[in-house]
Amino acid sequence: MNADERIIVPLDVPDLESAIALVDKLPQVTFWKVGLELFTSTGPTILEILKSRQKRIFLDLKFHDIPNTVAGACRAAAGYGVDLLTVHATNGKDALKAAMEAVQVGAEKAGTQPPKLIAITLLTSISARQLAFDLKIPLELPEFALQMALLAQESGLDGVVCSPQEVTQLRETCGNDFLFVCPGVRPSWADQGDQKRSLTPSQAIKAGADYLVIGRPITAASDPELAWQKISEELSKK
Ligand SMILES: O=c1ccn([C@@H]2O[C@H](COP(=O)(O)O)[C@@H](O)[C@H]2O)c(=O)[nH]1
Repeated sequence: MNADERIIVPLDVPDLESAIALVDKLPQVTFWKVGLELFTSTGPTILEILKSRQKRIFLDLKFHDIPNTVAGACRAAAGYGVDLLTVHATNGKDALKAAMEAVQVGAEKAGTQPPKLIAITLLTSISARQLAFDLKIPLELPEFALQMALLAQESGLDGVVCSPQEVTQLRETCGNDFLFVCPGVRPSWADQGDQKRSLTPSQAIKAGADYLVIGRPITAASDPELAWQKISEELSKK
């Protein structure tokens, strides 16, 4: 896989028209992420459009509910033939196992390949301070992220979404057959926005990420093509 194919760009836009405009503007992007905003607005139509253009799709709906409900949602989502699908690790083991079974069933019923099912360890917008003081989690942040990754792995999932700041330790423990997808990636010239635990694209790859999710530094740039090119050049320098 070349470096560009490791970049997933989120279509965090409000409607189909804006999504298509962004896809048209960045033909170099091979892997797009559809998240809560766009999927709630357009439903599966956007997935059909991306597939008709031979794009890979990360359906980032971050399901979080009781096992029966998470499994039902995963069964339905797997029928769309997407490449990656997310649930929260904090669903717990019963729901994660049910989700894993459900993606196989949903994909088989639809005659498609099951997506890789990956779990959110801890949102990259949460700082160590917020974890301790707002969420009252009595573990150090890297330890919490590690425990969530291990829970996902023990439940049979394919990988996790984690901050690039934690990926080295998580990979050391979970191994190379587990997928690591890292949002919260910020080139040195970009704003942090609401991301609290970030690294630059080249640092994130060196740390062990399989895929980088990079949104606003590209999509909100005055020249998205130039921003993509700068990131691509940064990644191609060894
Ligand atoms: O922990 C997480 C999980 C998912 N995301 C998603 O990734 C992108 C990041 O976009 P930026 O514009 O690069 O901040 C966004 O769609 C989030 O929903 C995340 O940031 N952190």
